[in-house]
Amino acid sequence: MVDYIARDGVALLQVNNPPVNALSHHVRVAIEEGLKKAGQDPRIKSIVISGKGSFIAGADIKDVSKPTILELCDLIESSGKPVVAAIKGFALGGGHEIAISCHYRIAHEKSKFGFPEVDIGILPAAGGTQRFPRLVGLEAALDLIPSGRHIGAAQAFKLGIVDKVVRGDAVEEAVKFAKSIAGEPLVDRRTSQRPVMGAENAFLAAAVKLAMKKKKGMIAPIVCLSVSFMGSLLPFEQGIQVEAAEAVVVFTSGQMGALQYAFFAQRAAPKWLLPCGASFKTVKGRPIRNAAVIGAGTMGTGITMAMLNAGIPVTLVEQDRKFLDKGVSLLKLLYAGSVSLRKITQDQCDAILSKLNTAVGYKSLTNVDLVIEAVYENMALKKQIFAELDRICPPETFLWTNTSALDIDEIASATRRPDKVLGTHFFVPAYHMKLLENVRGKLTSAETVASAQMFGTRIGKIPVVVGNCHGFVGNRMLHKYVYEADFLIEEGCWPEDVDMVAENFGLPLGPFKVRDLSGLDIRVRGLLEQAKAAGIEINPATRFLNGERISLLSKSLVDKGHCGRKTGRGFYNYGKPGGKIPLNDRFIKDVIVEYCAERGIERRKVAYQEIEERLFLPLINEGFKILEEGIASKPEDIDTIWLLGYAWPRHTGGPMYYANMVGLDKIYNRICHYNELHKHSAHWQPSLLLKKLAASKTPMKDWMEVAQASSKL
Ligand SMILES: CC/C=C\CC(=O)SCCNC(=O)CCNC(=O)[C@H](O)C(C)(C)COP(=O)(O)OP(=O)(O)OC[C@H]1O[C@@H](n2cnc3c(N)ncnc32)[C@H](O)[C@@H]1OP(=O)(O)O
Repeated sequence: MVDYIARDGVALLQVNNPPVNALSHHVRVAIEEGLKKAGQDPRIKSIVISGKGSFIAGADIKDVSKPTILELCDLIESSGKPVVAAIKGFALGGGHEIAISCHYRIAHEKSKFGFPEVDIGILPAAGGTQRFPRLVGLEAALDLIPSGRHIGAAQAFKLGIVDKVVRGDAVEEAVKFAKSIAGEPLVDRRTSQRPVMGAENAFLAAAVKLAMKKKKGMIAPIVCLSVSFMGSLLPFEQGIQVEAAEAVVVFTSGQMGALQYAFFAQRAAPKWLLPCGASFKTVKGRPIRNAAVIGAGTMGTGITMAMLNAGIPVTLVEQDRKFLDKGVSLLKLLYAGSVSLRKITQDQCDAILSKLNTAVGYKSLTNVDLVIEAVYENMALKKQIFAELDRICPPETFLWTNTSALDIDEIASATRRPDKVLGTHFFVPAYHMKLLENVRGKLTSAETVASAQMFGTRIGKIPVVVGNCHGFVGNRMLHKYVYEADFLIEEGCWPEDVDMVAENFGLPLGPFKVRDLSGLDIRVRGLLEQAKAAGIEINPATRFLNGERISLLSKSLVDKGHCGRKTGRGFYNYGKPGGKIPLNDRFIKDVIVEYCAERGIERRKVAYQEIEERLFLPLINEGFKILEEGIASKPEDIDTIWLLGYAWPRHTGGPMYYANMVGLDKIYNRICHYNELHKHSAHWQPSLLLKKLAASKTPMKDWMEVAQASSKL
């Protein structure tokens, strides 16, 4: 776990605990033993701590509740022989704390530093909240500790975290350096003995404001701020006591469990398993050497950029030169923006764009590994495109569709290769959002799924395999939340009441602000298409569609020209078309009141608890139905989709984890309560799986066993 190599008076302690050299209990014990051994050996004059491959990514997250890294840090710092950290790769969390307890730090130019503890609900409680401000000053500490941000070696050097940045082998350099400083005094090298620079300045208020915005609802960043600040006013030993006392607050808050679950869920989600038993362990994907994207709209250009950024050559295809040119201009504009923001250099931009080809029509697509279709949501059009692609592209080419809800099997039926057809549901903006829902159809092969997952990872996404149904996982659940939001308005709430509850829960924007952003007309169009497909003519009095309650409130607003931000008015008044600040509006309230009066709906005061339950319980209920039907293969997949695709508050773990935390019996009983009251909304019919899990009190890790056993009955 830790190799001890003694050479020319230097003891090299090299942590060897793959994959990330986490500080498990065994590693901590071995480092401690190594330090003691080196301390007692008169031939050893100095010590180097490093990691095999990378430095140390922190505590073993499954083991963070026993913080003996603190003792290790004290042992390192108090060593009578100089200790040098040789840093390659990551020095994170407890690893970073070990590094700043060493007397010197030598880092490779590509190494990274950070305190990601806040993102897993804890503090750098191995003395990090006290040592770090003493090393870099209060301002930088109040920025880096609560943000959890990683910084590179160059910035670490500027801040004084690192003493020397090297291009070559950091360990060799550190050993050489350690030899050169043998016997030198260490008094001013002990971080804990330094005063905090800038402690008199009032950085705290601004830092708290920023943390509350960027880490909304999370306790750990705020606690980190107060502990670091208080510690800067106290002697180190007292600061450590404050740190220890406050660490208990976060360890017992409940957020730690949720955030750590979210960390592992995100890593488990790409590990796919199909109902036939094929999985990431048994089936290999085919690498994508080049690709084409059909459609140069927002989605098509975004997907093209995601692939170009990963170095995949792409041909962007349109049927019309005008649309193609527009798409390419947009794409170039976005890259130019990245250059001006210094996210990439001009040379990198040129290299990326050199991999972009364009074509009008599909004829040139005779030598591509993959085509992703990204035209607007119209089944007939998509089928026509797939039939044509099937004729032109080689038989082994994958044909994937970027749809957010349409039936993958029906699209695949237009081809002679349904095994190679799959849905790639990207989220807007596709070059930025981390989530990719890979939707398998009935006939999609395991090789295609494996290839799509491999592709997703390559373009920097977290790819999650889901089954084929209307809206797949994310949007299918979202629809229920959106329906209930509308019904709440019909029954007596104002848009701002509902949005406030959703935002207090932790979502960045409530459902009506989101609708105003995306455009009310889009939802209305969807509703009208749904009605048309069901052969129903919508009239102002319509309240049911296929026996299900619907709301035409959005239509009433759209009919009055309220399409959202783009027209300056939607559920809020934005002052002008394209305005950004939502204001409550008497006129909109009058429209709502009139809408209700016309339909004989009596408005009432709706309690906070009812708003919260009616927004989130249908969505959770749908999640259990999704598990029951095998559309998702584990709760972690659903939670990852909601965390990454819909900004679900991370400190509650995701909708499934949240349900488990609240208690499935409580969730089930409340769903039954609303089901009694709202018989015309199928989304209130309780999931059978939820009922079983609630009754059996099955732990979350075993939910799928119950789901699978039920599906076999
Ligand atoms: C008292 C408090 C003192 C100290 C507190 C701490 O130190 S808390 C821990 C702080 N550190 C972190 O939070 C780091 C978390 N890890 C990461 O950010 C990334 O893993 C990292 C190091 C940037 C590497 O990223 P990469 O994409 O290369 O790998 P991946 O994330 O997929 O991880 C590979 C596998 O390692 C597991 N893992 C990662 N970090 C930890 C950890 N700290 N503890 C336990 N396990 C960890 C991860 O789950 C992956 O496992 P796998 O089975 O392969 O899915």
